[in-house]
Amino acid sequence: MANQANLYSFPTVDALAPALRRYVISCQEAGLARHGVFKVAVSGGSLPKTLAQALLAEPTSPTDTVKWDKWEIFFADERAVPLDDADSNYGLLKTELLDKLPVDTAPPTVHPINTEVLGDTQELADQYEQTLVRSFAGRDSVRLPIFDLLLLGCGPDGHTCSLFPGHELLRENDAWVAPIEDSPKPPPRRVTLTLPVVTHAVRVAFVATGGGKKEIMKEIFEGGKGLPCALVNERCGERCSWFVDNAAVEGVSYPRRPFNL
Ligand SMILES: O=C1O[C@H](COP(=O)(O)O)[C@@H](O)[C@H](O)[C@H]1O
Repeated sequence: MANQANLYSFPTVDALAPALRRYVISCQEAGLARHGVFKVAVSGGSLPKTLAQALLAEPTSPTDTVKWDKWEIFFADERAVPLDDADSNYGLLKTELLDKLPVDTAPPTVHPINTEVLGDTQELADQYEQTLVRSFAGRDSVRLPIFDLLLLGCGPDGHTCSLFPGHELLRENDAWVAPIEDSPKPPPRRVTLTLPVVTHAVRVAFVATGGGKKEIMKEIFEGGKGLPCALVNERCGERCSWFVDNAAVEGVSYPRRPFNL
């Protein structure tokens, strides 16, 4: 099991959430120790709800603290829609999590896409890449941005971010952020972090829950077949951790790790 992705399975989402919280806080503390901020990118889909359950819970000890004002939040992928559109990943995170922070919370810094250029996905991606360049100290000095943590979902087809199985974007080696006009899952027009950026992060965590994921989880963990989620596993090894409920990995032959943070 040396240098393989960690698979942490829990009986229910209620049991998963406190573990995810401990994991995120440990990544936060590592990021703060390294550079005084916590740079994290998040997905849309089912992730924000579970993340909110984890992060909005009452602290259980003095060290169990989400230091929101130190967070810089980016989007692992985003749909080319207004921020208040039902398809917006920013809008989802806002509704599920950001709007529910206690009123006296010093807020995180959040980096949405520039909706003034929604009509041009290349420009949308380029501008989001420039947002990363500014935050990560300039493209000339940094080959790739290094996120402290990526919090990702896994689609029922094995996609993650807006990187879809068999899509040419999986071969993108230069851009940090890329446009996609033909996403097989609606809406078709999106921007996404590219695979080299995803797999360069200090830590990558997937959250996948529910029986609807078990067929694709079998493919990812037993075969891979070049599926985007499997590529992340292969390239990140033990830097990658999966937080799943038992329903999502029923019948999957892959060793579960005990979660003991
Ligand atoms: O379209 C997307 O789907 C994936 C997976 O969503 P889920 O609902 O199956 O968890 C998500 O991670 C991505 O951010 C989103 O744009």
